Amino acid sequence: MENAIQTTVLGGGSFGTAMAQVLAENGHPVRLWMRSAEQAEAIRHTRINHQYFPELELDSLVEPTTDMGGAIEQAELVFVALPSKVFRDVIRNAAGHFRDQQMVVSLTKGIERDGFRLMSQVLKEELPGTRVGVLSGPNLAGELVQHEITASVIASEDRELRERVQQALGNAYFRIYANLDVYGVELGGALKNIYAVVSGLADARGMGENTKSMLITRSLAEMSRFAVSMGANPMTFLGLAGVGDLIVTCSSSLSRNYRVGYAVGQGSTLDEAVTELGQVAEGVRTLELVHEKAIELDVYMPLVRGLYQILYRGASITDVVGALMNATQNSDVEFILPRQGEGSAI
Ligand SMILES: NC(=O)C1=CN([C@@H]2O[C@H](COP(=O)(O)OP(=O)(O)OC[C@H]3O[C@@H](n4cnc5c(N)ncnc54)[C@H](O)[C@@H]3O)[C@@H](O)[C@H]2O)C=CC1
Ligand SMILES: O=C(CO)COP(=O)(O)O
Repeated sequence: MENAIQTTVLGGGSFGTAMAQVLAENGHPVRLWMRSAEQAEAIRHTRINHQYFPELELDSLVEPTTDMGGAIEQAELVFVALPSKVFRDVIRNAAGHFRDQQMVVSLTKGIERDGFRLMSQVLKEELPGTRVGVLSGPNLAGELVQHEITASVIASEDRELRERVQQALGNAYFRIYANLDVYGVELGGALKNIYAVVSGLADARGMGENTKSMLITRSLAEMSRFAVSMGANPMTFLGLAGVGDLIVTCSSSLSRNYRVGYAVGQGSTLDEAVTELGQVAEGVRTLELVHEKAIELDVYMPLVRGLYQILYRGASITDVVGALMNATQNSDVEFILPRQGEGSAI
């Protein structure tokens, strides 16, 4: 295709495979890098990634590979769809293959334990000289590959990168908006996973529609309040990468975070729920990190605290819900009012 962009996706899991398919359907050659030679070989022969999308025939422009050096060196645009837990190690090992000014986009919605870093910060540290962006929005992999119409946000300080990503990914079912707030877009994607776990848990206990509306609304307030305390722009949380992604992951059983919450709500232990899922649910780890950070920064996060008590301290769901509904701290104001001389708080 004229104007085809050479692309690479690092990570052959659910989202890496879905994004590779979108790129290929748009006419761009994609090298889909994965660590398992067996898996790459099977996909090459069958054109199916059986572990994640047994029903989906991959476009002929998707080339599965285990040659990371070749995949990176040939690409104009590199997307990274790896769990946050392994993100830095994989990128560090591959660092020698990247070139100056190459465009690298994180698709990962998580936080690094050491130093509470987001993935764009990891990329900037490990790959100085490259141009970095993040993509985030309501993009359940299972719906993307079905061409269900949706949108996403590419955030980067680099205008050319934003435009290239819009060209590469945009199509009749996927609209890509640009944003300059890299930190806010990325933080929104990571935080909403926590509330998807809460929502799954509540759904398993038979929550009503009023309850769901309350939960999502208060989740948005809580994540925005935290983001403001971390220096992000609260307006970003009213967009696709904030409330947009929050709504979809809190509402859909296609969300792995929601599914973990649902399983715990039905009586599984956290370990059982995660093992049964067999894919990454970033919210479980993010919860621990945000819980700790909220204490450090003295940010009021009752939902985070409640979920942490249930998942990591063995508290009963009934007790936590009772405590949340009877809380006195801030219970008389919907928005936490800014103290004299401070900026807005939500
Ligand atoms: N699945 C989805 O709908 C979406 C996922 N994301 C984000 O994308 C990131 C990746 O998620 P998924 O692809 O869905 O997870 P997944 O669990 O489906 O796949 C993760 C992939 O990473 C691979 N992997 C794990 N450790 C590795 C290592 N050390 N070296 C190389 N490969 C390794 C696994 O083999 C697997 O193929 C997460 O941060 C997630 O939040 C973002 C948007 C949508
Ligand atoms: O981020 C997602 C959709 O936008 C996917 O959420 P899960 O990781 O919970 O499946």
